Amino acid sequence: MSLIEIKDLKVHYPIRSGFWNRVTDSVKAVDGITFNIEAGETYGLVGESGSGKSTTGKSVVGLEKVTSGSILYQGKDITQRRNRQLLDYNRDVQMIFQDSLSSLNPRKRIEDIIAEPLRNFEHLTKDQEKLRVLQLLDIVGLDADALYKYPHQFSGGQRQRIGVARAVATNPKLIIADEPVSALDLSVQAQVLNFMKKIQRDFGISYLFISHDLGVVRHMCTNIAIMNRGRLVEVGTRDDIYNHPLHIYTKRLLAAIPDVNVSERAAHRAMRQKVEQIYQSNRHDYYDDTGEAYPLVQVSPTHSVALPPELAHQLLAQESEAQD
Ligand SMILES: Nc1ncnc2c1ncn2[C@@H]1O[C@H](COP(=O)(O)OP(=O)(O)OP(=O)(O)O)[C@@H](O)[C@H]1O
Repeated sequence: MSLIEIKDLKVHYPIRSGFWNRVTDSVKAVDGITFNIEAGETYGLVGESGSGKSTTGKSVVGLEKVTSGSILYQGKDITQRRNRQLLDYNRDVQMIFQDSLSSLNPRKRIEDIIAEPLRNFEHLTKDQEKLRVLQLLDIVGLDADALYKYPHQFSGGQRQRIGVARAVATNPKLIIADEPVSALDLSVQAQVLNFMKKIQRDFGISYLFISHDLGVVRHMCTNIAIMNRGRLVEVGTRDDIYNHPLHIYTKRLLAAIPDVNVSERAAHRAMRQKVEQIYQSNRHDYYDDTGEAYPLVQVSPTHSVALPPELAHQLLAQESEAQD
């Protein structure tokens, strides 16, 4: 049994209009997605802005109402459970947000910010609580004098580490990390990601790692789902997605990874132009008549793509020929 199983999840927001403010349409932010996260793994959910990643993350953590589908945690559907029954789930599943300045209360000291989940879920004495907060600060590499400071007294990277400390306070099993490093400089990104990896190793945590950037998730994730306008267009292992991408949307995301290696810039630019040209001229091959993504078809035990089956297998054959 997987740690968490998301099955045919839909989150539709009603659009109201007219004099009577009636529901006339809906935004299909998440439109029937299915994936599983195993204990101890980092699962990547990647797509452009507006593709529905945050809505997915928020529904998993219980911050967004689910329209239909199920979220099975350790085999039990949490969308069907009442508040009291959700207590364990709320302790076990935590979230790290992108914008640490607005997600950490500016009027609270770090001690109180990190202790908040402990106060909600554990019954510790004052001394036990302080000791635990000090341990958590140590885990994310911050000194004890951070206890009495306020969020604005820290750099972006340090604040993100405080967010990580708060998220791990209750020994969660799953952390939803929504663009946890997007607001940080490259060097600081690496530092925060390393802390996240270390904590994962030490405590056996799973992450749902949400990002718009396939470059960032590359060294974090074992499995990756690519999301496009509320649907999954490709799902696979890291090797499937980075070395054998099939959907044009995945290829565009890969081409958008910024160049680090100066000597490869020209080749990379040519590749980006080629992908863009295929996308512009053959876009209709990859989406149905209404412009929606096709249902996923499995092309290997680990790899699925949202394409008509013949095209999926044809592209797979071309891909393996090119590799030989
Ligand atoms: N509360 C809401 N009411 C109506 N529409 C919403 C609401 N929240 C999100 N949406 C819409 O749902 C779609 C998906 O939004 P979502 O924030 O999940 O995307 P995202 O991939 O996380 O993008 P970003 O990285 O920019 O946050 C967007 O079209 C968005 O405008």
